[in-house]
Amino acid sequence: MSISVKDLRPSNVTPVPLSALVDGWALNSSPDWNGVEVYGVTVDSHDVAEGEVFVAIPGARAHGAQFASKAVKAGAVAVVTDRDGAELLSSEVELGVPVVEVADPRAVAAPLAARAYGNPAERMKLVGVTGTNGKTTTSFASFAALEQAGENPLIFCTAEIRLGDVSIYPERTTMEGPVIQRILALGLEQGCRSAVIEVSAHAISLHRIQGMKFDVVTFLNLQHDHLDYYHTMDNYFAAKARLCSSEFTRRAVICVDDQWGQRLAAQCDVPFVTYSAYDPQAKADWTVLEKSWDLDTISTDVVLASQSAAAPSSSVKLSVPVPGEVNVQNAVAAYLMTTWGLGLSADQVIAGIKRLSVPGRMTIMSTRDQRRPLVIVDFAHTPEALESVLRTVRELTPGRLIVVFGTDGDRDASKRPDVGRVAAENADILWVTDENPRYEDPVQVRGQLLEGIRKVRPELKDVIEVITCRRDAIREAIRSAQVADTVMITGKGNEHYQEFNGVMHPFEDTIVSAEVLDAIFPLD
Ligand SMILES: CC(=O)N[C@H]1[C@@H](OP(=O)(O)OP(=O)(O)OC[C@H]2O[C@@H](n3ccc(=O)[nH]c3=O)[C@H](O)[C@@H]2O)O[C@H](CO)[C@@H](O)[C@@H]1O[C@H](C)C(=O)N[C@@H](C)C(=O)N[C@H](CCC(=O)O)C(=O)O
Ligand SMILES: Nc1ncnc2c1ncn2[C@@H]1O[C@H](COP(=O)(O)OP(=O)(O)OP(=O)(O)O)[C@@H](O)[C@H]1O
Repeated sequence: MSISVKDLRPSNVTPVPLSALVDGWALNSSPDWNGVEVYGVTVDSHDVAEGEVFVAIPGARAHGAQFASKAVKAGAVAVVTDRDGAELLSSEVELGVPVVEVADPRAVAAPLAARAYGNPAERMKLVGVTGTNGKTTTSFASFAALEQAGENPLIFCTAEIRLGDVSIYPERTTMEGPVIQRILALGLEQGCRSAVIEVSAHAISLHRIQGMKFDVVTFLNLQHDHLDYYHTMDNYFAAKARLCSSEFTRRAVICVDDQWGQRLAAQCDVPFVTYSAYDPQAKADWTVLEKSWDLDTISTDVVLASQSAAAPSSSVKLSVPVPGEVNVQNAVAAYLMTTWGLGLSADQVIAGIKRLSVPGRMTIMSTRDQRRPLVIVDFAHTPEALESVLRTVRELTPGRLIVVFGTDGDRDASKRPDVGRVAAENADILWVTDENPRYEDPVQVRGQLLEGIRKVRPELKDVIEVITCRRDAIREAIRSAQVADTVMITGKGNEHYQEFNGVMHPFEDTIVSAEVLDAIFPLD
């Protein structure tokens, strides 16, 4: 039986009276709240358990109050909503449960849930990771360090929610606030002592982590993404910067390799350390003195040194089993968060990071040998990430660099020409295909990629557009490869699906490329 997030609820909740739960946020009170006991909180009528409060949020597409009666039928014992929601409900059929009015339901959903589940986050070591790229890898590296140190962590990230033996592929990077709170509560019941949470900018803006206080967080970088939602890089930065402030954390680890990290360090109001992965001369508390990576041994090695006057000569060697320069930034962030931030022993953290594994990020599907080309699945989906990853792989490719890629529909369209341009500048042969068109016309999405490619190759030399399906693109790209070539399949990592018009079609680059490799380059 497959487990979903809906199955992850704590079993020993001490019920909280409704009046106590909403105290401080409710704009009114009513006698019919008396005797109502609450066992949890949800914002989604599809995800309600008996005794929970349904928080009806005014959304971009609908008002949650429209789904209140469905939530009540599923077991909700009260509805928390705003004035519009309350009016909508008073004009509807009798709900049969109390309606509590608050100013901003979205902002209170996570704090209400924290209260309902006994503030689980306050009883764990909490690590938060933000940045445009590298969050998942850094989260897994921090998880590995915590696991090694016996802190029994759970992890929420784009690639996986993992709690003990349970592993779920999540719909989103950062889940809704009530979902996070209840999984933390379940984690506590199962003996978890720590949690690593990948925090998207959307999660901060949409209050999914509202009320949480992390022990330590990191800011990795800010690159071109999500401008459909934020419009400007300044707005996007402001959202992410909040995670590194006293609103959400006690300490911060800031990478100052880009102007945004430098700006953040200048405004940070909690104790913080800075580091640079790229410039040994940078003005930072920690710098990387040596780094190397290898696709055959599947590793990245790093020598990190403290620049602090108090410990000028201390240096640390990290060995990271994920190849590529970008992973230097990620590994150092995880090291500093768990040692300086949480006080874990450096030896345990180093041993933990050495055992790191990250699904769908620089995953080597076949190493180069007499019979097979090197084939890698990666999740690069911004121009900067694609550029770094292609440069890394180029250095280690004696033959041609072949890339299979696309870009998402219904997400930041402004980055598409840059993704195309970067691929054309850094790879030899380009197979252009689909990622998740969602509700957009795939021809239009690919057209914007091709627009960028044409800036570098006006005649589209060595560019093949595959209009049938991604599987064909992967198969034909691998079929065309000789052993000296490298095939990079980017953009979807370990995503389990392709989304077309709201329908999720099972599809995974790692599975498809393994099947294709076995068919075209059999080992026996
Ligand atoms: C742009 C965005 O983030 N939208 C979020 C927003 O949606 P919305 O305001 O449009 O909500 P809505 O669909 O109008 O519905 C209003 C309310 O009714 C509820 N509802 C709706 C329908 C129903 O049948 N029953 C029901 O209860 C909804 O749960 C919601 O609470 O509020 C909803 C509830 O809080 C979120 O689920 C939804 O995330 C959508 C699904 C999404 O795709 N978000 C992406 C962009 C996202 O968050 N991405 C980040 C970044 C990833 C990265 O770094 O690459 C992430 O963390 O994943
Ligand atoms: N520190 C980094 N800087 C730039 N690019 C990176 C970095 N780390 C990883 N990448 C590239 O970005 C891709 C995504 O990495 P990862 O999944 O760790 O990031 P993410 O921030 O979690 O992305 P998302 O939130 O979109 O899931 C990787 O496959 C790699 O190509």
